[in-house]
Amino acid sequence: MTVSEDRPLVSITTENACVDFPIFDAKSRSLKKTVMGMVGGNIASEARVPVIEALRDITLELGHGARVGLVGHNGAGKSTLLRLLSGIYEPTRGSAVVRGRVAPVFDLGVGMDPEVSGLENIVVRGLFLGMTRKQMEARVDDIADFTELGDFLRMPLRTYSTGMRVRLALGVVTSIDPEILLLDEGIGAVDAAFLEKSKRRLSELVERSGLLVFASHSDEFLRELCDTAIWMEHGRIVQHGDLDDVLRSYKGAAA
Ligand SMILES: Nc1ncnc2c1ncn2[C@@H]1O[C@H](COP(=O)(O)OP(=O)(O)OP(=O)(O)O)[C@@H](O)[C@H]1O
Repeated sequence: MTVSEDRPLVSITTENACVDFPIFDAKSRSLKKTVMGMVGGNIASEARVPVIEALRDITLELGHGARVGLVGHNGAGKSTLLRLLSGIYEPTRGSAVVRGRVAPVFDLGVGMDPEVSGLENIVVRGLFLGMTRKQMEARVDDIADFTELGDFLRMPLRTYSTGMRVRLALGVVTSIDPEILLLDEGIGAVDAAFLEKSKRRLSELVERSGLLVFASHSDEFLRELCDTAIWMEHGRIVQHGDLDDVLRSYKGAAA
């Protein structure tokens, strides 16, 4: 099978993309519904609500082979940017165009069914990440080995500990072939030895993927997976360039 020759080009292009979160409390939301119902859909322009400006004027051009880390303090907008790039959020203003099959890996547990077995969840989670059933069935044995969960793989997921779930999810996530890999940190609840084993698989996953954007607070992880970085603060891009340069400025600013 020749995948590489007809592999579509992957790219991410955003232009002055903004994402706002209007904050409704329960009362104003129900009030708005009432107003909308009465006037036929338009929200009265004087209906003012506080807005969190999570992303401001994000202009980006990333192509095949980009390995970009996202750094910035809590609340800087990293996760929101990943969600914008995955299509979960639409820009409130500006534009975001993403070409390529996106595998969003934000929450390792998403896309798992607690009532079915670990083995079945391997397939279910793979489908969720854009793989086909056939592709996942071919990978089940390898993933099962990696997790070291043994007979537990035949038990329903709800009987697993948090660490066991993370092992299963990591096994699936690191087995896929994404065109665009959007990775949010949070690969925490596993023991150190398993994390070490996962790092190798994660690096291999990144090698296979066409484009990576990875939000992380860990310099070590960023150095392992990325070569460039974007530093974000208050929803804006402060710096975009070589990973070491960006980390130096970011750390320098914090000092
Ligand atoms: N669903 C939401 N509703 C309202 N505000 C939100 C929502 N999601 C994020 N925000 C706000 O948007 C801003 C950016 O949040 P985001 O989660 O993108 O930051 P982050 O850089 O990923 O932070 P962290 O490093 O803590 O994960 C924050 O001010 C946050 O409070």
